[in-house]
Amino acid sequence: MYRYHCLNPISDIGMNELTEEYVAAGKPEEADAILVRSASMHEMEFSKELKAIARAGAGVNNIPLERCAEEGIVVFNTPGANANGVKELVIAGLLLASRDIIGGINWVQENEEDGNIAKDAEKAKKAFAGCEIEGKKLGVIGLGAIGVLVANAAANLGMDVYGYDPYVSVDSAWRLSRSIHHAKTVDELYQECDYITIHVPALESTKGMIDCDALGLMKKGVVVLNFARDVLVDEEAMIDALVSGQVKHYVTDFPTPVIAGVKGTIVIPHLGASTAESEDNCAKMAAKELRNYLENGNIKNSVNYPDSDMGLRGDHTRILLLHHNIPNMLGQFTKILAKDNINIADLSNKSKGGYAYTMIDIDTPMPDSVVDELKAVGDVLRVRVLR
Ligand SMILES: NC(=O)C1=CN([C@@H]2O[C@H](COP(=O)(O)OP(=O)(O)OC[C@H]3O[C@@H](n4cnc5c(N)ncnc54)[C@H](O)[C@@H]3O)[C@@H](O)[C@H]2O)C=CC1
Ligand SMILES: O=C(O)C(=O)COP(=O)(O)O
Repeated sequence: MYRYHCLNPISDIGMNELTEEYVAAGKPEEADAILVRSASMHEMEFSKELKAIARAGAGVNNIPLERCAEEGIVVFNTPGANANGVKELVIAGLLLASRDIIGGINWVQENEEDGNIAKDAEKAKKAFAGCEIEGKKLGVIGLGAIGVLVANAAANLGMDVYGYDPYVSVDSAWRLSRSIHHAKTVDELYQECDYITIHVPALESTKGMIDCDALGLMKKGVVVLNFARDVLVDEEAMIDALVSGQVKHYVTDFPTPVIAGVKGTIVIPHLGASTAESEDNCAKMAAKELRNYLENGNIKNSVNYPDSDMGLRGDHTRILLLHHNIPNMLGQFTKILAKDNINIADLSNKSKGGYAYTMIDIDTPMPDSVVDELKAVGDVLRVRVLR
């Protein structure tokens, strides 16, 4: 029996992936696994019961990844599962910034009692005229799951698209339309483009990347779109750029007290992934990741531990060791098992940064004292045994 706790509402389609083996825990402290969307977990203390956290979504800046790794808690996300939802809202953002659709709709609402509204609209509409996006240059910073979809969709709408991502994955590179220009530096993209959209994670290295200098390099009257995270943009610098006309519109999915209501902004209440399809996709993927880890020890799509897959556990006892990535850990584990004449049927040892994960299938019985010995090895962060 496993216990889970949801910190945000998670789609039923995903929850239905959890079998009768799973029960809801009233409190996070009682759970083996936590499902979360954007709730911040930085202030939370984690209980010894907690084995895994699944972020039903992409961004994991709401989770203390390093602390979780140190406590032997595997954190998952759901790469690409909500990318189409975000892509479609970015396209809407491009259009909202180009045509005064919002101003026009507001005018109609303000004049809804006007018996002559049809005629008056024909006179009023010149105030809401805009431009088309076809033929304009779009810069896409970050060519991951979302950036690639945005770049390809914009190219299909006739935009001239520039992409920048110094760490682009082979998979993303294959999916990117051949018509996308490769910007070798981000400055080149800033200088060329009429619209700039960012799709990078919030990391120490990306925080504040759209600052006064970046804005200064952009074309006058540029439109900046941010559907990634508020902290990527220096909001005070953005306000100055909006006031001076350097930036025509700032379209963002992240309301903050600083930016909400500023003239020239189009602020959306974090709706990028709020579609039935994205919510279902994310929840389903998150639940499957948790089940595979809790029941088989397999890790797929973790952001703080390496991926590792030894298939279904079957009849074997499976020992799972989460530990620091340092020399001679495997040697110590196998020595402990050999001492008790325990036969290893299969073994996997994978690492990611400072952390490593060892899975061992054994086909001889194992006394509890061996588990205690494994736990006592220095730099072992957690031991789980599935039998
Ligand atoms: N508005 C919303 O509701 C949503 C927002 N997001 C945000 O969008 C971000 C991106 O999502 P995905 O595309 O799914 O992630 P992803 O991990 O597939 O792609 C991120 C890309 O950014 C690139 N990158 C990292 N640092 C960079 C840098 N300094 N310059 C250029 N490229 C850089 C990486 O190489 C990677 O290709 C998430 O981390 C999250 O913060 C994601 C989903 C929904
Ligand atoms: O997946 C992401 O990174 C998002 O920003 C979506 O957040 P949400 O699940 O809608 O709270």
